[in-house]
Amino acid sequence: MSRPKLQLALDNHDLSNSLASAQKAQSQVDVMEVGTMLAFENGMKAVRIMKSLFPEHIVLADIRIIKAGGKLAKLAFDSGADWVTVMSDASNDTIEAVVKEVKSRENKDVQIEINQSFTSEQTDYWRSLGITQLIYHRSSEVVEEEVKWTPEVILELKNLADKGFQLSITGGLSVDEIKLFKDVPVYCFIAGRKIANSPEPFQAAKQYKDEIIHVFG
Ligand SMILES: O=C([C@H](O)CO)[C@H](O)[C@H](O)COP(=O)(O)O
Repeated sequence: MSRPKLQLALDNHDLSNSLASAQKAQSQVDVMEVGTMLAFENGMKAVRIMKSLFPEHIVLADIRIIKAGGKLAKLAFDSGADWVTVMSDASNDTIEAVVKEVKSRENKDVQIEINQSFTSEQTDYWRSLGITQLIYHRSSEVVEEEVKWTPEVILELKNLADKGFQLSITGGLSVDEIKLFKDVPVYCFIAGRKIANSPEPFQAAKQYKDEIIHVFG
């Protein structure tokens, strides 16, 4: 099992605070996420600045595409994003337009964020389009107290991995919870508030990274 990446989700509205956290945590992080809030507040300027400051990192624009997939993906990629997000409930046309934009470029990718539920017809369809990345967010809304990761969810994740998906896990994820996924080939752990809002973003990110190495090698 290869070592999962660590993604820092920057969801604060304030760009300079977000960039300061990113600067401090950068050595521990593989993926810099321009979170939905940051992108709404600052637009693609946030993506452009993020990529210019962190050219060696993967930059994800978490713009949660639901419509106008091709145009929005183009906008994010033209601004320097490496990955974009599209919601699982987007129409097939929208998802296909995003995939077309990804395939027309080099080293770009799309992550489908599962919203609420999904069917095996959908997952088969996404795979048939060549989509590999799925984000599993443990609650459909951003809440302070997240629900627990249950054995049923862990099994569901294993089944998705068996279908060939690369899984990103998120939603108030704590360092202690990483070990719950030891038997799942997680592609990426996404942590936001616990790193970005910490007084010591480097130390906070290092704790996640150290635990990922401890659990996955
Ligand atoms: O996707 C996210 C959220 O829904 C707002 O866009 C977060 O980026 C992601 O869940 C990580 O954030 P934390 O829950 O703060 O760890």
